Amino acid sequence: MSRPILKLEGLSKAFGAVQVIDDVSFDVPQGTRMALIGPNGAGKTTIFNLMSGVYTPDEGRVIFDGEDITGLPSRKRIGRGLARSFQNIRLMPHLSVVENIMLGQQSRVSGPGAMIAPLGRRSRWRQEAEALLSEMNIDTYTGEVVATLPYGIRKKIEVVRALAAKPKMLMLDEPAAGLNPSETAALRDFLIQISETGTTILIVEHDMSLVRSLCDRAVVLNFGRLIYDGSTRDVQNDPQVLEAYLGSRHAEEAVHA
Ligand SMILES: Nc1ncnc2c1ncn2[C@@H]1O[C@H](COP(=O)(O)OP(=O)(O)OP(=O)(O)O)[C@@H](O)[C@H]1O
Repeated sequence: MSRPILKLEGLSKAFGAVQVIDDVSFDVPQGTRMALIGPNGAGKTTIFNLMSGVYTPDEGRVIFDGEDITGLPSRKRIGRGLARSFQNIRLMPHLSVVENIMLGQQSRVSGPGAMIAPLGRRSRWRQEAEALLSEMNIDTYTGEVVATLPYGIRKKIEVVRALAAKPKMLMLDEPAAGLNPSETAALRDFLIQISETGTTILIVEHDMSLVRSLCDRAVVLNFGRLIYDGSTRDVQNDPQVLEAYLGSRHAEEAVHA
């Protein structure tokens, strides 16, 4: 197995009296596609927030690409190569597709004028954003205003915007939420295409058939604890995972999908 690009070591986080994450450790090997799953409220988004620097853990460490980034602000983590797309689309709806991609490049710019540098009309940033859209085969939409596009296309653009930061690892929070089956299949193929360029992918996703067709390995959380770390082929037969899902609205999917 390749070396881990990300290591979570004994992460814990409480909100008030509630222990939301409890001593969670796992590795993400470089170049893999891995899933982080679990019932509603298990702590998946909180783990993403700890990884991306939205929250600081009470205990434990986040090691990315050999460096301890536990105390590093979010923006600097993106600069190190750890990028994230969010559960709900956060594109700028009134801007064009290419302008949204250029906003994703900002983490690579520093100094005076950093916020607007990429938005110059003929800048090398624009050329690079256009090239990225072309590489990802969605350049038909380059000049379109985001608000006018179908939901499935906007989800792809959200992923491409995260890629504009040139990440080593991409964290995706429920990228298939709200997509129909053909849009989901297109997104899966798109994510495989991205990972084949060498980008590591960690995905939070409730759609178990997408998880199994995209990822080899899954880690499962329940009540903030890690209860499974292994193959996606065997996950639905694991007794602890079955117990965690029983009674939840995802039990059917987990067992039969
Ligand atoms: N900022 C916060 N303050 C207090 N409680 C929080 C906070 N963020 C999350 N929680 C609680 O932590 C628990 C885990 O939430 P989290 O959103 O990480 O779960 P999840 O696995 O992502 O759930 P879902 O699948 O529903 O998105 C929940 O009980 C939630 O209410």
